[in-house]
Amino acid sequence: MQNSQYDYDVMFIGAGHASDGASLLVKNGYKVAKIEANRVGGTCANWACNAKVVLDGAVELARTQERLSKIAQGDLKLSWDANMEHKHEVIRPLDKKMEQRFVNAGIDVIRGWATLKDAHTVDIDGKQYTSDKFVIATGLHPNQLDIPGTELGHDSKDFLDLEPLPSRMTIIGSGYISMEFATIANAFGSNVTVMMHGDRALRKFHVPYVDKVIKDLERRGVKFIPNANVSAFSKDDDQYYVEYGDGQKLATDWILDATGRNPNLTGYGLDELGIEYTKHGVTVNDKLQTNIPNIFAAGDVANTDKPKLTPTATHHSNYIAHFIMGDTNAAMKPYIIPTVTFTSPRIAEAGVSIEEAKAHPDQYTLVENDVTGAWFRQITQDKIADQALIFDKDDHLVGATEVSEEAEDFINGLLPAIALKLNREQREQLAPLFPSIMHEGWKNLI
Ligand SMILES: Cc1cc2nc3c(=O)[nH]c(=O)nc-3n(C[C@H](O)[C@H](O)[C@H](O)COP(=O)(O)OP(=O)(O)OC[C@H]3O[C@@H](n4cnc5c(N)ncnc54)[C@H](O)[C@@H]3O)c2cc1C
Ligand SMILES: NC(=O)c1ccc[n+]([C@@H]2O[C@H](COP(=O)([O-])OP(=O)(O)OC[C@H]3O[C@@H](n4cnc5c(N)ncnc54)[C@H](O)[C@@H]3O)[C@@H](O)[C@H]2O)c1
Repeated sequence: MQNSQYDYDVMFIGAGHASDGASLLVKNGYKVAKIEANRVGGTCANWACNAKVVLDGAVELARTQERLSKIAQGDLKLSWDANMEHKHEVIRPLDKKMEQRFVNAGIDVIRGWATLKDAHTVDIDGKQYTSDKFVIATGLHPNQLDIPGTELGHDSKDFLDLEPLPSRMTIIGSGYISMEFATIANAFGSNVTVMMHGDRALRKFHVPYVDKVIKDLERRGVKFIPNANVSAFSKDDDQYYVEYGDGQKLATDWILDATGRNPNLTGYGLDELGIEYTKHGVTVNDKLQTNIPNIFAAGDVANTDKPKLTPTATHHSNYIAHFIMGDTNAAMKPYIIPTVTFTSPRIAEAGVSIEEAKAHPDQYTLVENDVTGAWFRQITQDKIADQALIFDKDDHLVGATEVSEEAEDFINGLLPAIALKLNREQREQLAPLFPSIMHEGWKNLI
């Protein structure tokens, strides 16, 4: 223990990825605890990323069979109930397994609701602990539309435990959650309608690529209603309705409110301690300190200019650990956060976007490739596979976007080149294993 004045050197409030830095700290002799009111591992492990990709596995299989239907013949029948059971089997043990892993590493896991009492004291369900430093890592909660009947809507957590799959599903919003869950529910046979706020889905991503994903979903029967202006949810016996537009009403069996997520800011002492925040999260400086310097904020709850994603949470947390250990006193260095939407096809990107590259032709060279004809994509018979590579004027790869079934693997493979700004000579030294999508893709960097 570095500072014997307190029970702990560092306590993380929340045991999601924004507490990942605990591992670095404990390895370096710090006394560390993670406080968790719900399941260890937080949202991503239990109710988001992991749970979703388990459900998506069968969708991937169905799509592959569809593309190779001449070879893999016959009807493939997807069972929602069996898939949900599989998801439970994979996800339910995570909480205990992760706790055990942390405890084995020397991290204390304290279950309960944390409330900060002062800059060095936290109350956990009536018991007080002191710590030299705290990291607020409390995450987000789902937005609930402020409309009559809003309580009839469900959130992403409900979807990931949903049994049986309703025959008609209406999803409000057209961001990440909406598009990923529409893909899954449609593949398992639900009749899905997406009510869009405006006329664009997946705003973060390149419009022509998003259009390809939407067109494909429409071909499979998903309906998109742009500028839906949803005004109420209502119920009549077992029948639900979404009221929208100019007095229109859509009958449905289940409503998913996927209109975003808001930071968890109340009920744990921020106001009482005067810790500053806005509706975007806890206010932090470029070292992720709040206005009380020994209290940091990390991950989704921190108000930074990075997307609220798992790689951001891990990055924040590890930086805070290095800062606390004295490895750096400098502000966080610029860092790249890759992102992917688990639709089918996926869209993944990292670094400079296609839009930024097009807006600044003096700074960037944009190389766009339709890779459906590329040798490796012939194996899986990808019908949609476009990629864009963005180079700066010194020939560093600074950004990449791909729409394809393998987009996340391709962008992950390029990440070292982008994040470490490898020059051409360094890129030439790397020959990815063969045959693989990266071996083929890497050729475009040389
Ligand atoms: C449906 C869905 C799918 C997603 N898919 C992806 C994806 O594919 N890829 C990706 O990168 N990101 C994805 N995300 C986002 C990702 O889940 C988050 O960015 C990530 O979980 C943030 O981690 P965090 O530690 O900041 O917060 P969280 O994981 O939310 O952890 C916060 C923890 O704090 C606990 N807590 C809160 N208040 C207290 C308190 N007072 N005392 C004790 N404990 C408390 C909570 O119980 C929670 O466990 C997804 C999100 C959702 C909702
Ligand atoms: N693959 C991934 O990485 C992944 C997947 C799911 C979720 N997430 C994370 O979770 C967060 C939340 O996901 P999300 O899909 O809820 O948020 P989002 O911000 O991606 O999308 C919200 C959607 O709701 C719409 N909307 C907002 N206000 C509305 C209103 N009043 N009426 C109707 N529509 C409205 C928006 O236009 C948008 O289409 C994401 O921002 C992301 O950080 C990431």
